[in-house]
Amino acid sequence: MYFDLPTTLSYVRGVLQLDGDAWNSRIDLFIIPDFVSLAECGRILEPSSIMLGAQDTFSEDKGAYTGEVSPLVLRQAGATIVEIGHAERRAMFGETDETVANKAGAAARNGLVPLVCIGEKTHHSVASAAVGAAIQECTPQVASVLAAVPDDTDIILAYEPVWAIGAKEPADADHVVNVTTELRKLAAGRKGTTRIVYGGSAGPGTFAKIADSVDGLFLGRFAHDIHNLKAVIQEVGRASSV
Ligand SMILES: O=C[C@H](O)COP(=O)(O)O
Repeated sequence: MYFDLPTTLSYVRGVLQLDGDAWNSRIDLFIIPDFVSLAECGRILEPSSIMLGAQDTFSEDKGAYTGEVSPLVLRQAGATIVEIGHAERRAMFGETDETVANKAGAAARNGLVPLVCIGEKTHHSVASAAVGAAIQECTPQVASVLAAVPDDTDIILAYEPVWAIGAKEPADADHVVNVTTELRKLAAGRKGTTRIVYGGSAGPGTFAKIADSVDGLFLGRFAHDIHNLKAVIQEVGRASSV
């Protein structure tokens, strides 16, 4: 809800026009606009490989759930990804691990890639304690989702420490590496792909330091400026080609 409708459409057109060498075929880019903008964004992005996502979904496909948004309709409107369980959904709208897992199952049932946000609420000042506490808090968030989707479902886990969202700086690189390395083990042996992206004040310089343990970034405010987005994409391209 940072953008209004004209701003969203203008932004998406701008991303489409980014210089072709801003990213290469090894980088997947997704944009996740609000529900109302989604279908028009899909039409704009149709000629490109940029993926379209929704910011939430309901857990049922059809029925008496006035005001909710069906994963079936999201798929029909052009979404291929759906974000579930953002920290704001969990904190402000009462979403639990069970709610999130049900939504992830609904996304998978409709051929959408669940992009599930996970992360610990608070940050301990002692680094070693912070890692252990984060793993302990995030483990049930991950496990409940893995239990709710078929084993061959491709999923994305967005590790977003809640305290790092909307902050001045991203989480410390060592913290991200240590936590995501452990969380990745929970998905070992799955048939579907499990990609982990980092979010929370991510920007220039973030990816290179954590590239060994994460597959990408989940950019928020920094990406609202297309030139910033292009710079980060180029940086990720450099880091992932070495
Ligand atoms: O949805 C985006 C993430 O919560 C990160 O946002 P941020 O980069 O503005 O902190």
